[in-house]
Amino acid sequence: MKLIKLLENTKIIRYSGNLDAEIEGIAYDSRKVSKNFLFICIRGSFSDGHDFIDKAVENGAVAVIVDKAVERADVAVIQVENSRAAMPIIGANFYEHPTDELKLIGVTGTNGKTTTTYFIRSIMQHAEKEAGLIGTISVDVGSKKVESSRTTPESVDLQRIFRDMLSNGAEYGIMEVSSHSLEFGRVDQCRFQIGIFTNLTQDHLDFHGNFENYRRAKEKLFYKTTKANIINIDDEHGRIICSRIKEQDTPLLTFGIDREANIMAKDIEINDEGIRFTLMTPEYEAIIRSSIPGKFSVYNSLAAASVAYVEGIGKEFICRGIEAAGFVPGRSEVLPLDKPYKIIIDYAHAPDGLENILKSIRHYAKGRIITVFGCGGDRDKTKRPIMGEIAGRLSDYAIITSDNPRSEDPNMIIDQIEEGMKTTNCDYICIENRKDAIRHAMMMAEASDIILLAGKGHEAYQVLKDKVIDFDEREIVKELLKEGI
Ligand SMILES: CC(=O)N[C@H]1[C@@H](OP(=O)(O)OP(=O)(O)OC[C@H]2O[C@@H](n3ccc(=O)[nH]c3=O)[C@H](O)[C@@H]2O)O[C@H](CO)[C@@H](O)[C@@H]1O[C@H](C)C(=O)N[C@@H](C)C(=O)N[C@H](CCC(=O)O)C(=O)O
Ligand SMILES: Nc1ncnc2c1ncn2[C@@H]1O[C@H](COP(=O)(O)OP(=O)(O)OP(=O)(O)O)[C@@H](O)[C@H]1O
Ligand SMILES: N[C@H](CCC[C@H](N)C(=O)O)C(=O)O
Ligand SMILES: [Mg+2]
Repeated sequence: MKLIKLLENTKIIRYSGNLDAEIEGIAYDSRKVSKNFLFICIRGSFSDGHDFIDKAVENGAVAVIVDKAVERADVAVIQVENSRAAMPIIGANFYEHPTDELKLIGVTGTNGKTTTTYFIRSIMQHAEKEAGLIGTISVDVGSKKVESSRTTPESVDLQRIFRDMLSNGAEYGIMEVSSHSLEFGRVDQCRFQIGIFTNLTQDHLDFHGNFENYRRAKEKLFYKTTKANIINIDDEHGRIICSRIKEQDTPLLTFGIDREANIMAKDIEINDEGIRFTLMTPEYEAIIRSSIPGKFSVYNSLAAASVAYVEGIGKEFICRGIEAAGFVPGRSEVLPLDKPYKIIIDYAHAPDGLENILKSIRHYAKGRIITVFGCGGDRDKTKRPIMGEIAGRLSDYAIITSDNPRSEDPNMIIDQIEEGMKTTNCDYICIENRKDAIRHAMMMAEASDIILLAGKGHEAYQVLKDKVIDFDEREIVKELLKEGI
C-alpha cells in the first residue's frame, strides 16, 4: 500500500521524502522491521523508538513515523503529533479496517476475562459460528494458534490479527481488553459490537496510579461499542459504569445474581464438581452446568450467556457451549494425580482472584488447604501484603514463593507478602525457589488435603532477572512425582 494512503486521518505536522513509497509492512520495534517497512517510533518507559531508526533502516525501513524533529535524507520521515496515537490509525488503514466487517466482542474487568472469552467461543462453536480469539493464553485466528505474550496485543498487531481472522472465514472476533490496552490506545480503531464488564477489584495500581483511573480506563471500552454493553450489576463499579454510560445510544444489558438484572441466575448449586443454575432471560430459562466450581463461574457463564442472548443464539447452544468449555487451562485446573491429595493450578494473581479461588475451595475441601503462591515483580506492589493476608486467612498452611520476579529481588517481594501473612494465624514458610516450594507442599500433603498452586496458571515459563526459564507447573509436578514424592 502507498505510504500516503497509510497516513489518512493522521495528524501530520511535517514530512520529508517520498510519500508514494510502497509499504509492505509496519513495525514499532526495530528488530521486527523487514524490507520496505514503515517503522513507527514510540517513546516508551524503558527506551525511545527514535533511537533505533538506524537499526530500522538497516533492516529495510523506507519510512519512519516520529513525534519529534528528525532529519534524514535516506527515508521518508513523517512527523505526527503523537506516534502512539497515530499507530492504530495507520494499522487500521494498512489492514483496511477489518472491524468494519468482523463482529468484535470485547471483555474487560479485573478477573474472568479469559474464562468468559472461552465460554463465549465455545457457545459460538456449538452454534457453528466461526470465531477468532485473542487473550492471555493465545491468539487463535482460525488457521493457526500462537501463544500470547500479552493479554491485548499492540494496535497494529491487532488489526493484522483481525484481518487474518476474516481471511480464515471468521464472523466473530472475541477478545480480552486489558486496562493497559485501553489506556495506551491499543484498541483505538477497533469497532466493538459488544462490550462486557466482568468486575473490578484491585490490580495494576502501579500503572494506573489510583483506583479511579483504573476504572475509567476500563470504562473506555463502553464508549466504543455499537450493539450492546453487557455489565455485571452486582459489582459496585459495574453500577457506576452503568450510570455513566446510560446516555450512550448503545443498548445496555445487565447481568447478576444478587441484584435485579436483565439476565439472572437462580437455584444456584456449587460443589467440587462444578456449578449448576437456572439461567433467566427475558425470553427463556435454561439449566446451565459448568465443571469449573465457584460462584465466579456463575458470573462468567452469565456474561457469556448474555452475549449469546444479544446475538440471538439459541439456548441449547448456550447450555452445550458452557458445559463443553470444561476446564480453561490454568483456571481451577485439577491435575490428574494418583495421590490421596489434590493439586489445583489457578491463575489467581490479584487479591480478589486469590480470595475467590480459596473461598471456592474451602466450600468443598475436606482436608487442609496448602497454598503455594507469590507475586509478580515489576507489577503493583501494594497488592503483595493484601494477598499475604488473604492466603493466610483462608489457608491452613501457606508457602510463600516466587511468581515471575522479573527485574526485582524475589526475596524482597516475599518479604512484602509476608507482612500481610504475619497478621494472620496461618502457619507458613518462605521458599524462594518455586519448584522447591511445590516439592515442600507435596511432601507435607496428607489424604484429603488440597494444594493450590496460585498465580501462574497456564504460564509455561518463569521470568527471572536475567533469563526466562521453562516452568510449566504441570510438568514440574510430574518431575517431582518421578523423584518419588
Ligand atoms: C507497561 C506497558 O504496557 N508497556 C508496553 C509499552 O512499553 P514502553 O512504551 O515502555 O516501551 P519500551 O520498552 O520503552 O520501548 C519503546 C519503543 O522502542 C521500541 N524498541 C525497543 C528496543 C529496540 O531495540 N528497538 C525498538 O524499536 C519498542 O518496541 C517500543 O516500541 O509499549 C511496548 C510496545 O508496544 C509494549 O511491549 C510494552 O508492554 C510490556 C511488554 C508489558 O509488559 N505490558 C504489560 C504490563 C501489559 O500490557 N499487560 C496487559 C495485561 C494486564 C492485565 O490486565 O492483567 C496486557 O494487555 O497484556
Ligand atoms: N468472574 C470472576 N470473578 C472473580 N474471580 C474470577 C472470575 N473468573 C475467574 N476468576 C479467578 O481469577 C483468575 C483469573 O481468571 P481469568 O484468567 O479468567 O481472568 P483474566 O481477567 O483473564 O485475568 P488477566 O487479567 O490476567 O488476563 C482465575 O484463575 C480465578 O481464580
Ligand atoms: N496479565 C497479568 C498477569 C500476571 C501473572 C502473574 N503470573 C505475574 O507474573 O504477575 C500481568 O501482566 O500483570
Ligand atoms: Mg486473561
